[in-house]
Amino acid sequence: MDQVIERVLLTEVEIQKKVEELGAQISADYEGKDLLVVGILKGALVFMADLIRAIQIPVTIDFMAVSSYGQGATSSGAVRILKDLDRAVEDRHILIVEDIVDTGLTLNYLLDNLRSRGAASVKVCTILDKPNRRTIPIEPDYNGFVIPDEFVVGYGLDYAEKYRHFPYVAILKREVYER
Ligand SMILES: O=P(O)(O)OC[C@H]1O[C@H](OP(=O)(O)OP(=O)(O)O)[C@H](O)[C@@H]1O
Ligand code: HPA
Ligand SMILES: [Mg+2]
Repeated sequence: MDQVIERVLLTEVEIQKKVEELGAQISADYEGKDLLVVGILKGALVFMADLIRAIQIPVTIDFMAVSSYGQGATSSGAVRILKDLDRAVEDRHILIVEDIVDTGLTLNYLLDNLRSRGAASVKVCTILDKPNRRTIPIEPDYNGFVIPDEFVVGYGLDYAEKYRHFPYVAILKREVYER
């Protein structure tokens, strides 16, 4: 076990089972529709790669990179676009893919931003949801796991850009981010 980990919250096997379920649900809901899956970098990278392979209908993909957390464990509040979509999204059905919805600031910004571009619909799929931390009342349309108010890493999630590669989701030891 890695020295920085307090405990594993979700194992690789638990996550993969959930991803299959989400993929099946999304495939059924978007059958016959022109689906554009938009991954939010960098955190969604790992989940996005797994999720699109669990979706059984044709999809196209694109990415945005936004940042509100910078180097730390708390959000600065201001969301910045670091990388925008490659193409226009008018009349497309967009599914935003996130690793986590925490305060809701990032998602609120993304929903406003993408809806203003004339998409046919904009929904959200996240693998993790921390509802206790919400400052903006916003709910994902598809959610993998509701988790407690602990700072987690792995499966794409970082602390100061580290630990994204862990195949599980784990609670970071407090001493790692409070020292
Ligand atoms: O609900 P919120 O409080 O807005 O937090 C959730 C967002 O914060 C993280 O991104 P971050 O800005 O850390 O960028 P990263 O994906 O590159 O780690 C995470 O990937 C979500 O996008
Ligand atoms: O718990 C978290 N871990 C990593 N990044 C995050 N961004 C929002 N919440 C978290
Ligand atoms: Mg981050």
